[in-house]
Amino acid sequence: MPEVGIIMGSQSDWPTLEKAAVQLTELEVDHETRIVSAHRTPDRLWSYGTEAASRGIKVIIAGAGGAAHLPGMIASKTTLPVIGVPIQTRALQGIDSLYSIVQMPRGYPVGTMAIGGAENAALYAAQILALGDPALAQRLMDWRSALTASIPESPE
Ligand SMILES: Nc1c(C(=O)O)ncn1[C@@H]1O[C@H](COP(=O)(O)O)[C@@H](O)[C@H]1O
Repeated sequence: MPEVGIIMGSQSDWPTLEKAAVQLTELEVDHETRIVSAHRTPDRLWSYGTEAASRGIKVIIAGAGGAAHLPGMIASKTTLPVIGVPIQTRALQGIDSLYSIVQMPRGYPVGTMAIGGAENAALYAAQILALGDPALAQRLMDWRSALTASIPESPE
C-alpha cells in the first residue's frame, strides 16, 4: 500500500517529480503518482485531499509550476504533511513557483523544497516515515554513508 503520494499539476512536471519517485524506489518506500491540478481538475484535487489519509497515504509530495496553488490547496484538505516542490519555469526560472508555494497563511503549512528539489522531497518524506520505521531509518543511514563515501577528497 503506498505511503507517499506524489502529485503534480501537469504531465509536463513529470521529468522533475520522477526524480522523487526514483529516490523513493531506491529507499524501498511504496508510493503512487498522480496528476492533480487545483486549476484544471479541482474535483480530483478535492477527492485526493479528502481520501488520502484514509487510503493509507502518510506524506504527500506536491510539485507545481508558475501559479503553483496545488501544494497549498491540497494542504487545505488534509492534515497529512505536504512537501512542496517548486517546478522550474521558463518565464521566471521557478521563482514564481517557489513564492507561490512557500508563502502559506498560518494554519496550512507546506514544507517547501528548493526549485526542482524533488530528490530532497523524497528524502524528507522518507525521514518522516522513518520516525516509525527503524528499517527505513537504517536504509536512510546507509544511503547517506554511500553518498559520503562517493565524495572524493580532491577535485583532481
Ligand atoms: N501550478 C499548476 C497547477 C496547480 O497549482 O493546480 N496546475 C497546473 N499547474 C502548472 O502549470 C504548469 C504548466 O502546465 P502545462 O505544461 O500542462 O501547460 C505546470 O508546471 C503545472 O504544474
